[in-house]
Amino acid sequence: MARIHRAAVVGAGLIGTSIALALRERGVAVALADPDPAALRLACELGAGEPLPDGPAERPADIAVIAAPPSAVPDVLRAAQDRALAHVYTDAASVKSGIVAAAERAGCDMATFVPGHPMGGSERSGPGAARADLFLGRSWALCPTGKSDPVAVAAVVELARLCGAEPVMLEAPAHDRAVALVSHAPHVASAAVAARLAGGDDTALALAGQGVRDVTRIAGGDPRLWREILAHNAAPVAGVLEEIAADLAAAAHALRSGTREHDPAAAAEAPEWDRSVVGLLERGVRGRDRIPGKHGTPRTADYAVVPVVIPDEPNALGRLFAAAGAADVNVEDVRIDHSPGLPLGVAQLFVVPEAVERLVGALSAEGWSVHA
Ligand SMILES: NC(=O)C1=CN([C@@H]2O[C@H](COP(=O)(O)OP(=O)(O)OC[C@H]3O[C@@H](n4cnc5c(N)ncnc54)[C@H](O)[C@@H]3O)[C@@H](O)[C@H]2O)C=CC1
Ligand SMILES: O=C(O)C(=O)Cc1ccc(O)cc1
Repeated sequence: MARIHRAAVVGAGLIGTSIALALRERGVAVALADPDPAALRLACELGAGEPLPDGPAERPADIAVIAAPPSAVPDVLRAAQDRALAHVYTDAASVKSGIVAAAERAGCDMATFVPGHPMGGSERSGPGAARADLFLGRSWALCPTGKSDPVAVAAVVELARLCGAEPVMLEAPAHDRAVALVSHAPHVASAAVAARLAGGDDTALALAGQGVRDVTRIAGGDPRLWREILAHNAAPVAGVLEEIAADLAAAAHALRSGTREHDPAAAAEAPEWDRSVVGLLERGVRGRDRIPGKHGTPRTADYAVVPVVIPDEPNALGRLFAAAGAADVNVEDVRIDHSPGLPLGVAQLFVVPEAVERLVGALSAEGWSVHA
């Protein structure tokens, strides 16, 4: 069984720094490299590791993680292997088939390389957005090629577990089709909704609630990174987008036919409506229900929600979580809604249904305004 004591992380952005922070928490020594000196300095200042010295490695690390943009990965891998940076190599890029093929073409040693993709992330970039718990409870796709050495595979499985993630083995083409469905096409769809807002008037935008924020959060991702991801996974993403576009076009067509009939209630009874609008909404509920929760735990929708008013003052959330902890209630998830211009917000605490009564009692006794 592999044992990771020393790691090198090349690319100290959001993902590299988050992996490094998670490893540091587990006592692993981390050396970091990044061509951007400001990113490297910040990652080191955040406690993610020490700068990796230039030149041939004195002693190879147990594992090197390449967390650079997808198109940089093959050359960075080749250079790292040429200087014997580590015994085992993996990457974090969001696409896999093209990178494996390019790594082969670049003459990389494919025995020590196990392609990977941690399925935690964020719409933010850079080490400043990094978090040690970014991968906690997430899956981590591993796509060993036929040439990957089993010892190298074991080391990358250990890396994923050290970061709190669950390794999932699959072949690179299957990976790319899967992430087209669950990550890449959703990103483009989110961007399409968000792009409508760019031309929206201020009054409309002032009415924006949580729904539109949820649907557009990922659209905030770095367009340069997403351009690369989409270019590397173009055909599978195009396939999913065509299906989404067909659903949207059918729904729009049915809605239009309703407006022509001047009788919205009657139009909503029409078979086309049932199929294209109601049918789509129902399929949407079914699709969403299939998204698993962390580590197979219930989805957020299966928890009870306890709304608590929080004053906009220092450490209000800290006090709220401490009160929940003192009542021995595990807050599984939290969402914070702020109304613009109001000095108050509402924290939605997601807890198992059995804990609601205890939590409400404890918070109310401490003077919190609870609205369960
Ligand atoms: N953003 C996300 O949520 C996720 C991203 N990924 C993948 O992780 C990788 C890194 O993405 P992020 O950390 O989000 O991007 P980022 O922009 O936060 O960080 C990328 C870092 O790589 C550095 N870099 C650029 N060229 C390099 C090179 N030739 N050698 C070494 N470092 C280089 C940049 O200076 C930057 O600090 C990408 O391949 C991406 O597809 C994977 C999972 C989630
Ligand atoms: O922001 C989120 O919730 C994400 O899921 C981000 C993300 C972006 C790219 C990936 O390859 C994997 C995950």
